[in-house]
Amino acid sequence: MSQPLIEFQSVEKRFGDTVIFKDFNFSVEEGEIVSIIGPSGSGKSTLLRILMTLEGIEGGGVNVAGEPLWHKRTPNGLVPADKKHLHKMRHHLGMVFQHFNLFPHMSVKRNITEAPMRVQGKSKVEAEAIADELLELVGMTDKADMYPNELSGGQKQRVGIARALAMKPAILLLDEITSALDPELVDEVLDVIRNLAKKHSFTMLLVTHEMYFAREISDRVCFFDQGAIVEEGEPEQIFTAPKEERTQAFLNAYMSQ
Ligand SMILES: Nc1ncnc2c1ncn2[C@@H]1O[C@H](COP(=O)(O)OP(=O)(O)OP(=O)(O)O)[C@@H](O)[C@H]1O
Repeated sequence: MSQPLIEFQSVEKRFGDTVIFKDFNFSVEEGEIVSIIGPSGSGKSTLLRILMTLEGIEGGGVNVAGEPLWHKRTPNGLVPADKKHLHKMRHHLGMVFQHFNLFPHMSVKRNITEAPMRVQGKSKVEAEAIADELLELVGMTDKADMYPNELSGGQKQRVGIARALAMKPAILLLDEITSALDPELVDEVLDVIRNLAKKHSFTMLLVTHEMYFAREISDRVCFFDQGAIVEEGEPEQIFTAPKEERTQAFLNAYMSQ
């Protein structure tokens, strides 16, 4: 069997005395689309933040693309990761944020070319060719020279997706990417993700409150409660199981939709 692209092995994560994850195991295979659903405070964002190395862990290990995230392999065995290793590992992952996090002083195109030029050392011509392709993919070609404050929320988020893809990540992490949008703008963003899933078979890990979207797009849905996966399976199995077999946490979240 192929190696998972992401693998959490017996992870422990605490904030002070508060335990978020204890003996937590989770994986995502290449080409898989996995949605994480769960109540507020259940640890969804923390999971993504650990992957982006924005949060450390207190125990266990995380592998990304077959390599330990927090350690580095040396001839003498595993040693704690240094900055260079973390930097390299981070580039396997592209993150799209709830609040877009675009650079306000840069044009749409420059937002997309910045990291490939600065981090990957691509030439302006190369980076702009990538940006042109991605702007077309997200339907923003005609807005290339505009600035973020001239865009709607949906357009900003489409640029956010293009920017994450510009570094050619192995997996896209999506953290409630439609939560800050007016309802009428949600679909244009979800359409971009649908397209990436269907036409490009992209590996994605989504934290979402959009139950109908998770059901439509995912290969697997994981329902989180208090730092643990309490229900997991193919969407049809997860969303159609009889009420008597559901956890209370799932019912609370699902019924509130
Ligand atoms: N930096 C921090 N310091 C202390 N506690 C934190 C920190 N970040 C998160 N937590 C706590 O960890 C728990 C999990 O938070 P997390 O943001 O992962 O939840 P979530 O499932 O993403 O919630 P939401 O749906 O509201 O975004 C919460 O109880 C939160 O208060």
